Amino acid sequence: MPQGVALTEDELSGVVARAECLHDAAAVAAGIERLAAEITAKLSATQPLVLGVMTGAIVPLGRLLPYLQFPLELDYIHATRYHKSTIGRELVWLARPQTPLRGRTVLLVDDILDEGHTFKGLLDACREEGAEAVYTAVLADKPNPRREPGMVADFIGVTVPERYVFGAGMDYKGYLRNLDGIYAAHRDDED
Ligand SMILES: O=P(O)(O)OC[C@H]1O[C@H](OP(=O)(O)OP(=O)(O)O)[C@H](O)[C@@H]1O
Ligand code: HPA
Repeated sequence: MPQGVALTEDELSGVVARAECLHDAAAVAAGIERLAAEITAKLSATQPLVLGVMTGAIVPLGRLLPYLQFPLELDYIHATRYHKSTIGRELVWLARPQTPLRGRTVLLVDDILDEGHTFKGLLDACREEGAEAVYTAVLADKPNPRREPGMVADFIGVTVPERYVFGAGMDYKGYLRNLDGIYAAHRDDED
C-alpha cells in the first residue's frame, strides 16, 4: 500500500461493490440542472456572492456554475466537521471568505445537508459579517431526525435517505468524491 494512504484499493473497491446506487450519473446531472434553474429564477438579479463550502462543494459547484448565466462573484469558505470520517464532530474553521459579505446576497453551495450543523455555523457567520441575505444550495438533502431545528436548504438537487452516502463530491473517509453517481454505503461500511 502506498505510504500515507488510509484505505487500500481493494478496501475501496469493496466499499463500492457493497454500496447501493441511489442516483446514477444521469440523475445527478438532472439534479444539477434543477438546482441551476431554481437558483437562476430566484437570484439572477441579485449579483450574488457564491461561496463554495470546501471540500465537498468542488464537484457540485463546478458543475453548477456553467449553468448560472448571470453576474455573480465566486469565493469559498472552508469549515469541516467530519474530518475524513463518517461521524460529524465540532465545526472547525479552516478558511473564511476573503470577499466582504456586507450588504451582499450570499449563496452557500455544498454537497450535502445532513444534521445541519455546518450550515447553521456558516449561516450565522455570514449574517455576523453583514450579509443582507443568505441562501443555501445542496446537491443532496438528507432529511435527518437529528437535523438542526429549522435548517432547510433553499435549493435542493436530489434527496437521499438516512444512510452514509458518497460520490458526486461527497466523500467516503476522504475518498470516492470522484464517482459520477451517488451511493449509499453498506451498513457494515458505515463506521
Ligand atoms: O449537515 P452536517 O451534518 O453538518 O454535514 C454536512 C457537511 O458535512 C460535509 O463536510 P465535511 O465536514 O465532511 O467536510 P468536506 O466538505 O471536506 O467533506 C459536507 O460537505 C457538509 O459540509
Ligand atoms: O452522508 C454523508 N456523506 C458524505 N459526507 C457527509 N457529510 C455529512 N453527511 C455525509
